[in-house]
Amino acid sequence: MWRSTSCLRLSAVGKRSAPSILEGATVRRSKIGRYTYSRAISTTTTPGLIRGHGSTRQSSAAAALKPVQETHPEHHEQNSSTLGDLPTSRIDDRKVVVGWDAQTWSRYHHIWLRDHCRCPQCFHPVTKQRLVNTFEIPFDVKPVAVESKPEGLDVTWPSTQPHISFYPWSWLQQNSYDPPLARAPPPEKILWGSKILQDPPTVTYEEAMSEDERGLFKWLSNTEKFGFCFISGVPPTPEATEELSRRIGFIRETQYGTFWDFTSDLAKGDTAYTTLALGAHTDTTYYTDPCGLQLFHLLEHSGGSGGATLLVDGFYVASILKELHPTAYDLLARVRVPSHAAGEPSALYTPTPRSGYPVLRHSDGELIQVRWNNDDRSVVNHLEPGMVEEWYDAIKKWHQLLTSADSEYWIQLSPGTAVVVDNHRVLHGRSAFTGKRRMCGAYIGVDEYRSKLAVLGEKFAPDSVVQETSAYATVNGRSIWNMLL
Ligand SMILES: C[N+](C)(C)CCCC[C@H](N)C(=O)O
Ligand SMILES: O=C(O)CCC(=O)C(=O)O
Repeated sequence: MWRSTSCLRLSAVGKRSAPSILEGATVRRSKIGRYTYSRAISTTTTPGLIRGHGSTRQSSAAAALKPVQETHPEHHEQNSSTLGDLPTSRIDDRKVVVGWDAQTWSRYHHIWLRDHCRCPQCFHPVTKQRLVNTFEIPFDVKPVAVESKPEGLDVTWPSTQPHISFYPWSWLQQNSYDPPLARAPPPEKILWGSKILQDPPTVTYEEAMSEDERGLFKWLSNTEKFGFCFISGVPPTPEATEELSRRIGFIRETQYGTFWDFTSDLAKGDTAYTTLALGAHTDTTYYTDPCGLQLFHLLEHSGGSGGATLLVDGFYVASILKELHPTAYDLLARVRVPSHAAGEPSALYTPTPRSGYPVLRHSDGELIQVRWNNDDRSVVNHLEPGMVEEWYDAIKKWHQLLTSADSEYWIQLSPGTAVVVDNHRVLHGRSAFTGKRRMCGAYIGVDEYRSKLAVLGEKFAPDSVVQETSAYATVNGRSIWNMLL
C-alpha cells in the first residue's frame, strides 16, 4: 500500500449494481394497524388476485411485503424455473441453486433459506425480528418448488398450507455465501497526515442542525470518511454544544459526567483537568467498549497561551507502520495492553479481560480500531520475557510515527468551532497551556454513532437492495430487506 504525504485514499471497490427490478410496478398504499406500507402491484397482475401464504392474516400482510404477481402455471415446474433473462433456479438435494448468468451460480442451503424467510409469519414486519422458530425447522427441510419471478425467487415449502417464501434477487445476490458475490464495499475512508490542514472536513452549525437532517448526514459521513469533522458557527455556549451533540444520539455518561464542561482545576482525577500537555491518545481505553465519538468545543482561553489541539489519523499512521515496520505492526495487532482509570476515588475502571486489548484491532484482516493511551496504560505483566524488549521497540516505532511532523495536525480551536472525533480511529491531544481555558463536550457511544449513520443512510443513501425493494417492503419506515438486518 503506497501513501502520499498528504492523503491516502482507500477507494471503494467498484460496486456491481444488482438488476433494477421495479420499473413499471404500480405502488398501492395500505395500512397494517397504525403503520402504512406500500406494495408494488406488478403491471401484469389481475386486480384482486392476491396469492395466499397460508393464513388470511399472513396472506394479506405477506402480499403487502412483496409484489403481487399473476402466477404463471406454465412456469411452475417442480424443481427448476427459468423465465427468459431472469436468474434461473433449481432445487438440489441440500440447496437451491440460482444461476445469475452462464458463469455465476449461487447455492443456498434449504435450511438457510427457510430460516431467512421474511414473510410476516416468519419475520415481524414492524420489529424486524425473527418469528420463525429456527429450531423447529427440520434439518432436512426441502422446498417442493422454486419459481424465478421478475422481482425475486419464490420458494414453496412443504406444509399443510402452502408456505411461499420470497427473496428479492438483489438480496440473494448481496447475501450470496456460496460463493460470496459482489458485496457492497465498506464506506470509503480517506487517510490523512498533517496536510489535511489545507482542507479539513467541515460543516456549518446550520447544516448540522438543519431539520431535514441532510446536514447531519453530511457531518457524520465526513466523520466516517475522515475520522473527524469540524462544525463552524456553533454558538459558544455549553447549551448549544450539548444540543449539537445530541443531534447524533444520546450522550454517553461516564465518571466525568454526561455533558462535560471542564478546566484545569483537577475537578476530576485526570490530567485532562490540568494544564499539562497530553500526547496523542484515544480516550476511555480502560473501558471494555471505548466511546465512539468525542466532541470538543473550546469555550474560552484567556490570560495565557498554548492549549492547541492535536489530531492524528491512527489509521494513516498504522498504514505507515505496517509498511515500514511490519513486525512492530504485528505486535501491536496481537499484544493486549491493560489500562485503567483510577483518578476518581469512586471509580476504578479496567477493561474485561483485565489484560485489555491490542493497540490495533482487526476484523477479517481489516484495521477497525486504534486504542492507545500510554498515560493510562497499566502494568504489562503478561508478555513472554523474550518479547518485552521487542514490544517496547514496537511501541517506540509507533510513537515516533504518531509524533512525526507528517502525522500531526495541530489546530488552535476557538469559541464557535467544535470538532467531533472518531475515538476508534483518530487520536487527539493538546499542548500545555497557561491561563484560563474552558473546554466542553461529550462522548457518544460507538453504537449510537453507527445507528444514526445507518438511519441517515437509509434516508439519503439507501443500499441497492433497499432501493429496489422499498416500494413493496417498507413497513414502519424501514425495508425488511435492509442489508443491515
Ligand atoms: C474528556 N474528558 C475531559 C471528560 C475526560 C478526559 C479523560 C481522559 C482519559 N485520560 C482518557 O483518555 O480516557
Ligand atoms: O483539553 C483538551 O484540549 C483535550 C483534553 C483531552 O485530551 C481529553 O479530554 O481527552
